[in-house]
Amino acid sequence: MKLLIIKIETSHEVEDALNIYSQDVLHCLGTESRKRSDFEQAGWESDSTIVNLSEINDLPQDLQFLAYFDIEQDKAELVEKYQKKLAELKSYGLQIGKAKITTSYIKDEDWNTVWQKFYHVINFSRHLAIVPEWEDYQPAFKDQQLIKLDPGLAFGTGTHKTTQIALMGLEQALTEPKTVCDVGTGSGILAIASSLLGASSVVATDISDEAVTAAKENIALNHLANIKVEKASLLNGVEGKYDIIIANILAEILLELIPELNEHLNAGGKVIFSGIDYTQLDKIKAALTKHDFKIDLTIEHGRWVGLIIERKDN
Ligand SMILES: C[S@@+](CC[C@H](N)C(=O)[O-])C[C@H]1O[C@@H](n2cnc3c(N)ncnc32)[C@H](O)[C@@H]1O
Repeated sequence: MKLLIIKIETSHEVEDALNIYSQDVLHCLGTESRKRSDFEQAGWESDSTIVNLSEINDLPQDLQFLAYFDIEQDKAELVEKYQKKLAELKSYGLQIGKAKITTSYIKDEDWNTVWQKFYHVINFSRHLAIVPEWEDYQPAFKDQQLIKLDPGLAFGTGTHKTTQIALMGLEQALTEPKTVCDVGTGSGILAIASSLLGASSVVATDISDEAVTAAKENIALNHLANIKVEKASLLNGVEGKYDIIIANILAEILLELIPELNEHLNAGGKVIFSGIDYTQLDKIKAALTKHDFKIDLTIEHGRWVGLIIERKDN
């Protein structure tokens, strides 16, 4: 099988926005960013490496953003959607560089190889490391927990800032063995982290079949028996109440989730949000206030914001 590649010559300022747009809205199979700064910095990170930029094939001017799609997708329509998205990002005052879009094809076996070359261990925190299935890793601390992952086609490798914000929120909120509901689980990374950090039980939901499959496979890879995966849109049809509800999804979707929270949150419970672009924060704050929630803690990472939330009367 072949994959369609959309390649955009653009600016690093729009990298996160294009990533989320490609994954969450266009449901691409994967993304890749080639940044000029990464090639330039490779020489500084290790003194024995001399990087001759003139020898690098197809060196990006700033950012080359690549999104991979099923070959069946309408190429012209996708290009048009990206053109519109870039125009929208420009209207927010972001640099979009040349904004040149080209398309090509690649065999998906090649994609797997490329993916495995670039995805490595993330020594995330005192308590957590994210380890690709094909890599070996010796924990930095004896009790550091390892999240083994083959994210496949689902979002949630641990490399994205929004996932990292969510993990930070989880480490902060999971102070005793609590029940957790992970909404929009993707690869299952937050559900797995919850279980490894000591959650008593976890329910993970996602609207996408690929994510449900990937999450189940990753849970099995980590030999965790206390996580249940359900296909659901947000909390629709999900039974029970939870001590922690965590969701790393775009702000527009979090706005739909806020009215559903109260019914599924135990007394004294906490909600962790990530995936909020800072330009959307005011809308989220207003919706939380309207539904009698307050913000306990705000975590910022680049343009992304995460929140730990509780009921006003906690
Ligand atoms: C940004 S990814 C987050 C994945 C993972 N939880 C993480 O933190 O890396 C968002 C996930 O939410 C899922 N999603 C989007 N809309 C949804 C909805 N209405 N209900 C449930 N899941 C949804 C997507 O399929 C995707 O897997």
